Amino acid sequence: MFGQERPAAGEASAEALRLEGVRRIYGAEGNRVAALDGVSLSLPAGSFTAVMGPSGSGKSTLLQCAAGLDRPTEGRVFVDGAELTGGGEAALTRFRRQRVGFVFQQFNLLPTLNVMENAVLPLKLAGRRVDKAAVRAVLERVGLGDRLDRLPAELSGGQQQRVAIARALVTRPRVVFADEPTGALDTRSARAVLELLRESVRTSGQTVVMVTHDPVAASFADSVLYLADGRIVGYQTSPTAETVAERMTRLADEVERQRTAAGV
Ligand SMILES: Nc1ncnc2c1ncn2[C@@H]1O[C@H](COP(=O)(O)OP(=O)(O)OP(=O)(O)O)[C@@H](O)[C@H]1O
Repeated sequence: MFGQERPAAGEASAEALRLEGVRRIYGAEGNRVAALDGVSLSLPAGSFTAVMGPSGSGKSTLLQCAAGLDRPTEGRVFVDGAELTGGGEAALTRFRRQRVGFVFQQFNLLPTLNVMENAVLPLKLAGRRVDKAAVRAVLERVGLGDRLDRLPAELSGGQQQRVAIARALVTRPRVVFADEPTGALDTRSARAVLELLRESVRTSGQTVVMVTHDPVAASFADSVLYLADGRIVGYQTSPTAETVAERMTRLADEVERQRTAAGV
């Protein structure tokens, strides 16, 4: 199953993301939860991967640890060959600013900054030169070239999420991590956002890792990683909404059966 289908390190194209034995334990002694319980994976550059699993299976924790927003209790994370785990806070912040981009469910735009100002923010925070023409080109690509001076509150949810994607892309990160990027959007806006992510993979060789609950959203990815109880339990290439939905139903049934058998 997973072992055979999973892309091997160094195969075909360069490796964008590698996790080695990542564990993340939450809670104090006597009340510990293994949100991630030994996750190892390797994703090639230019891939679009969806992460799915039942509620509480560790999807967000996986994304947070892989993106350097949270620290694994054990294990190592590499982005584009450079180790993310191990350094201090300052090194981690620098690493995030240089190598990764984020897109969140709730957009997380700054309300007092306009579209252009929001999009250039990561460059400014990283102390990098702001090439306004290049940023404008990215905003045009996401269909917002005529709204550069609008505030987030003057935009629809779908437009705000497209600003957030532009903001994630302007630093040309090695990997963009998206946590439920379509969770707050209507079907049509969701489709536009997913097409945008897919296009950034196809045309710019961007690597995208996206957590989602939605089989339709997952079908836009090249492959799907399935998590259950903090472990990778499956990997699927060329997903369709139907095959993902079917696999999720089977997974939920299996998890339920195992929990019942374990008396949890
Ligand atoms: N800060 C925290 N403190 C304690 N436990 C946590 C914390 N964050 C997550 N957990 C626990 O870790 C496990 C995995 O959580 P996580 O949010 O990664 O799952 P998820 O698959 O993203 O869930 P959902 O689909 O509901 O968003 C859950 O049991 C959760 O209760």
